[in-house]
Amino acid sequence: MENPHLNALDKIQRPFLIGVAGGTASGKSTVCSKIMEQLGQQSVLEHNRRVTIISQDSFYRDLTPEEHKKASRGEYNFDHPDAFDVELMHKTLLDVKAGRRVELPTYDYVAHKRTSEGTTVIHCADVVLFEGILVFYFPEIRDLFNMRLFVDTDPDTRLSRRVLRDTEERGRELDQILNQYMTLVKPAFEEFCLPTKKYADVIIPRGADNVVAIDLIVQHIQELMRPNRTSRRQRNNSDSIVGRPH
Ligand SMILES: Nc1ncnc2c1ncn2[C@@H]1O[C@H](COP(=O)(O)OP(=O)(O)O)[C@@H](O)[C@H]1O
Ligand SMILES: Nc1ccn([C@@H]2O[C@H](COP(=O)(O)O)[C@@H](O)[C@H]2O)c(=O)n1
Repeated sequence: MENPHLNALDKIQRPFLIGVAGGTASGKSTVCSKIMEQLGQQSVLEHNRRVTIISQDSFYRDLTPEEHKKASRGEYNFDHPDAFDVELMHKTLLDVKAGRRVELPTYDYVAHKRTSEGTTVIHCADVVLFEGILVFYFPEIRDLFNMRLFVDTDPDTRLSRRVLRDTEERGRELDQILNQYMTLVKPAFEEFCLPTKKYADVIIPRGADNVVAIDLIVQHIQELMRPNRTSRRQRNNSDSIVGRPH
């Protein structure tokens, strides 16, 4: 007898596009890496990957010389929607959804610009995770996702992680980090990012520490991505993560 749930699942589009939003240093990238790892994809070479991660930070737009001076002083608002090249982001995600290979600019947080050292090629995958502070802000982007996750981590925890990360990895001084956070990052989080939490299908408190939430999401992705030709018994016996040969 036909199983109506299976028929509905069989209609799931590939690639399955997952949006992952949340405040700065909430653990978006870490959550995405854990999802990829649990799907058995972390050690697979990029061109063979069936699960891939794209960062919204790749779509920061080029700055004018004046804006660049402000950025060097920690006074440019990288947390405002206007900081992003929305057109390029939208076109790239449409290409991803159409199963086309895309090239992503590489972003340099120290120089505040896309590097000239080339692009990262993303090949067609079964599951694509798109993470960033404002991935649910733009309606035309938000509407493309098959699943929406919001990583909800305590603001004090986020600030302390950001201080460590920005001093160690992004070449910033403490006073500049704190000034940028208080004057730009925090107000923009409250105005632009936090209100998009309502669009999430799943809210993940404590980010990557929340192993139960991550397990449930992974199980759900695996279930959605099962091939339509196997029986339930075969599916239970299968150890393939995504279950579809390329
Ligand atoms: N659960 C966690 N416990 C400890 N450190 C974490 C945890 N999640 C993330 N971090 C650290 O916090 C920083 C920001 O995490 P990241 O995943 O890059 O956040 P986001 O992508 O939201 O900016 C990184 O240095 C990361 O290693
Ligand atoms: N040149 C830049 C570009 C971005 N930022 C900050 O990065 C944050 C977004 O990245 P997360 O990994 O933290 O989500 C955002 O809050 C920007 O303020 C920057 O400082 N400099």
